[in-house]
Amino acid sequence: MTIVPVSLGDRSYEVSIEAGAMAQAGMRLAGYAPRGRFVVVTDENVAAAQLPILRASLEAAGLLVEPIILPPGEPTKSWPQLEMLCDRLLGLGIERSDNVIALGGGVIGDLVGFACAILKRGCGFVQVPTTLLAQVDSSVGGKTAINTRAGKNLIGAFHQPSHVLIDPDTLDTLPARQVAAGYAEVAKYGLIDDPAFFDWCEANAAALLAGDPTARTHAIATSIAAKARIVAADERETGGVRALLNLGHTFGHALEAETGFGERLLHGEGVACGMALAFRYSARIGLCPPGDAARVSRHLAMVGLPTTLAAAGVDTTGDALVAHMLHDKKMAGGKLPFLLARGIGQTFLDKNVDLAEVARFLDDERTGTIA
Ligand SMILES: NC(=O)c1ccc[n+]([C@@H]2O[C@H](COP(=O)([O-])OP(=O)(O)OC[C@H]3O[C@@H](n4cnc5c(N)ncnc54)[C@H](O)[C@@H]3O)[C@@H](O)[C@H]2O)c1
Ligand SMILES: O=C(O)C(=O)C[C@@H](O)[C@H](O)[C@H](O)COP(=O)(O)O
Ligand SMILES: [Zn+2]
Repeated sequence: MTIVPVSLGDRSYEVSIEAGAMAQAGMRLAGYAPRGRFVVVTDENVAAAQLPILRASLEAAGLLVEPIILPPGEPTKSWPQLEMLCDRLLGLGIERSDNVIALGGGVIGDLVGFACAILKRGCGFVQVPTTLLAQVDSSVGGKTAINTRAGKNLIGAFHQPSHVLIDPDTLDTLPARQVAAGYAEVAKYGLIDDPAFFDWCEANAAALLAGDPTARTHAIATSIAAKARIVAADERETGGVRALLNLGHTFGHALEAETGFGERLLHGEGVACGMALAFRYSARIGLCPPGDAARVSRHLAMVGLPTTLAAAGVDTTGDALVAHMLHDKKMAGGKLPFLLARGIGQTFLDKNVDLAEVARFLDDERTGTIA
C-alpha cells in the first residue's frame, strides 16, 4: 500500500492507494465510523459497478450501509440534488461525527463534500474515488462545490475529507472516454512544474490508458503527492500557489459552460483543450517556445483528447468565451489572473493578461488563422 500524507494541521489526513482496497474497505475505514455505521452516497453507474464490493466489505465489518444513489453526470452537481441529498442525510439522522462515504467520481465527491460542509455546519466524509480524475485530483484538497446557471463550481466550500481510499482496480469498469478525460489532470501535474513527469507521461500514457497496473499506481501516487504538496502550501488558494492547479481551467470552464456542462464536453476534456490553449496563447505572446506548445497539443491529441475549439465542439466568438471567464473565482479587482507557461513544467500565474487579446486569440483559433 502507498500512503500519501496531506499535511494541513488539525485537518491532516492520509490518502491510501492499493489495488484491491475496495474489498478491504470495511477493515480500513472502520475507525471513521464512530457510531458503527456508514451512509454511502454514489451514482447509478457506480452503484452497479462498484457498490456491491464496498457494501459486502462494510457489512462484513458490521458497518451498516445506507446507500443513497443519485443520477450520474455533471448535472448532479446542482441545487436540486444538493437539497435532496441534505434532506436524505438529515432524514437518516446524520451526526457531525459521522463520515459519509462519497463513492464515485468528481461529481459525487464535490457534491457530497459540499453537503457535508454545510450539514450541521460540518460533518465528516471519506472519499472513495472511482474515476481516474477523482483518484488523481478531485478526492484530495477539500474543494467542494455545485454548479449554477452562472457557471462552474460557483457555490462551494473548502472542506477536507477524513481519509481518501483509492483502489486503482476500480478503473477496470470505467469507460475509456472517462479514463482519457481523467488523464488530462494527470498530465497537468507535469505541465505545472514537473517536466520529468511529463516525459514519463509521454512514454507511459498508452500503458496507463490500457490499464497497466504499474503505470496506474505510479500516475496516481505521483499526482496525489504533487497535489498534496501544493494544497499544503496554500490550502485556500490565497497565496498564488494552489492556483497553479487551475492550469487550463479558465479556458476549460468557459468551454464547459458553452457546451452546457455535460456529456458534450467532459471536465477533463475541457481541461485538456484549455491547457493546449494556455500553451498556445503563451507561445503567441512570446512567453513559451512554440515547440513546447506543439508538444503539449500533440501529446494530449495522441490520447484522444480535444486540443482545439473545433475538437471541443465549440464554435463561438472569443468575446462570448471571455464573458464566461468573468465568473472565474480567480477574478480580483476586475482583473483575471491567468495560468500561463514559459515552457513545459514552467507554469505561472500572470496577473496582467489582456482579455481583449485573449478574445482575439480565441477568434483566430476558431477561424483557423492560427495553425
Ligand atoms: N474538487 C476538485 O478539486 C476537483 C478537481 C477536478 C475535477 N473536479 C470536478 O470533478 C467533476 C468530474 O469528475 P469525473 O470526471 O470523475 O466525472 P463523474 O463523477 O461524472 O464520473 C464520470 C462517469 O463515470 C461513471 N463512473 C465513475 N466511476 C466509475 C467506475 N469505476 N466504473 C464505471 N463507471 C464509473 C460515473 O457514473 C459518471 O458517469 C467535475 O465536476 C469537476 O469540476 C473537482
Ligand atoms: O484543487 C484545485 O485547486 C484545483 O484547481 C483542481 C482542479 O482540477 C478542479 O477542477 C477544481 O475544482 C477547479 O477549481 P475552481 O476553483 O476553478 O472551481
Ligand atoms: Zn479540474
